[in-house]
Amino acid sequence: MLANHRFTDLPAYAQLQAHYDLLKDRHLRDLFAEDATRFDTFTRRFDDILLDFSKNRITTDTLNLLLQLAGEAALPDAIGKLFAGDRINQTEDRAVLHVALRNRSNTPILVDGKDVMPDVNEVLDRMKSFTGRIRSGEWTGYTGAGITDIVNIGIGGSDLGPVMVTEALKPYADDQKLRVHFVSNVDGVHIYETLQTVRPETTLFLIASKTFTTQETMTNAQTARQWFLDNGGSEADIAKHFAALSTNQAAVEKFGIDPANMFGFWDWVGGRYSLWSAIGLSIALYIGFEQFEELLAGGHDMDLHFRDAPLDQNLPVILALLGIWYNNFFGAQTEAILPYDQYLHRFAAYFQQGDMESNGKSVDRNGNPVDYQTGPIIWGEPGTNGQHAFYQLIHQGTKLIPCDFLAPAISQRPIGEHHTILMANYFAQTEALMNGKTEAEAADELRQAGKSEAEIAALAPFKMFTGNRPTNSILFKKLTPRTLGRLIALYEHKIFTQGVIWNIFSFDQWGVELGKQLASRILPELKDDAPVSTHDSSTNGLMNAFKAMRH
Ligand SMILES: O=P(O)(O)OC[C@H]1O[C@@H](O)[C@H](O)[C@@H](O)[C@@H]1O
Repeated sequence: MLANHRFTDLPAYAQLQAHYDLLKDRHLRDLFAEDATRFDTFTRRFDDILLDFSKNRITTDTLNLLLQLAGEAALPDAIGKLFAGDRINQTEDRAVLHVALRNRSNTPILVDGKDVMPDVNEVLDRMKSFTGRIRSGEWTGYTGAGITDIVNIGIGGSDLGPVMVTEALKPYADDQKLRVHFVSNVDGVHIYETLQTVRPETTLFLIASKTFTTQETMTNAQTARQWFLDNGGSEADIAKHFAALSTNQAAVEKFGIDPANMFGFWDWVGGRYSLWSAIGLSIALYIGFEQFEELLAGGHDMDLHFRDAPLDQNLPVILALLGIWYNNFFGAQTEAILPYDQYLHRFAAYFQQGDMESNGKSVDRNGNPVDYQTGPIIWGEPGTNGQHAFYQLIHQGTKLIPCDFLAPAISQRPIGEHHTILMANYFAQTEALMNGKTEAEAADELRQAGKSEAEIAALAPFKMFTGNRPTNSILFKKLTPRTLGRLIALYEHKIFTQGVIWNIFSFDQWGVELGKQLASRILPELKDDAPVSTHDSSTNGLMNAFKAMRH
């Protein structure tokens, strides 16, 4: 069990509030002018990853107080319990052990006295041999042809991680012909469009669902199965074309999937932390098992760093504390994740689930409503696309939006000057957000452009930038599987750290249940044309309008 505290009663909380009052009007421009060593003071490195957090509205006092906050919230103890396999997911009475899935040092990790590593390794071995057989063409479909297309059917944590990683690591799939597809939405359009592009005899469906009961996934899986049977496959061929990634063997068998084609995991793997488990099979198939192991190794590198590095050197802890600084003291509502790497185009989407499903909670670990802010709204798109879309608001809007800027030093696809141009934008944006442009500077520019004083007076207010907008720069050498593993685990542990300090449970997700319950109540009511009157007037009215419109 995690220690319990009231976030706002921690002594450092009050100290941070007082400190905020002193610091809130200070401009980053001045903080930089006063201290030539600011970059060195507020930069940390972990192997090939550099975190520059100097463009944050902090001083060393701020950092020290935030670190004190982490200590008072018993963060080191919580980290110890995470790695020790304690049942820290209390409301589901489960351990939280995604770190075991990538525990490449293979040291025993005990749950209820039993080492989980032999089971983890056994599934990894099976994934390895399966991956080898599919990729080499040894595994054939019902006509004897090899597999050319993998269709992963899953949603939420059984989709977003594999989608994000296979997109991010596309260059590592250059050497083979396997294509991957992802079907998640219950909207029939999604499976329809995917099935248009594949052939039953060369397609392998991975039914990815921790519970194997998720309505969207089961519906899509049934449709895929029927399509397979309608287009040349037989019941006996299903074993060659369907595999399951799940914790629920009974449901897998009931669906008709051969248990030999089931890759298991355990209740201590949260859905949004499951890409490291059998849920990652599509990743392994796409980039090869060795590269998948590199991804795991990267996650493990970051785990060891998180577990062992002092808090003031600890990248996930620093990111978490900065997030708390803006969320709880500056009143920032959101955080943007802005990768300057097109291959990371689903990274922010991935952490929308990772962060918002973990820390979108309003009851603390005592079961009491919180009277402070918890998880931020996470969003983002790759640079430079975002620059031409929503950065206007980040630069000149009324909201404070702390941003993480991520970029590789080396592009996976070095073509002409593209990467240098991209990086020029990367550096320019954080500089602009930090410095801004004073009204006098804006006026000078207008003067140089030949504007009259009257025109300058009219235009300068619109052309000035307040600046003082905080950013983190996360610069890494190259987006390899290992580095990606490190980056994902970096954010995972950031989320964990924040949950500990806010005294909330980060590993359950009860908030997704009510909608599911109501949808299953509504579903039978939509099957006929009888007027609906069992809900509120809006819901009744909408359902009845829908029934009328569908004719
Ligand atoms: O893998 P499953 O059991 O099909 O679940 C998929 C998703 O289902 C959602 O309901 C949960 O909120 C997610 O956390 C989960 O990842």
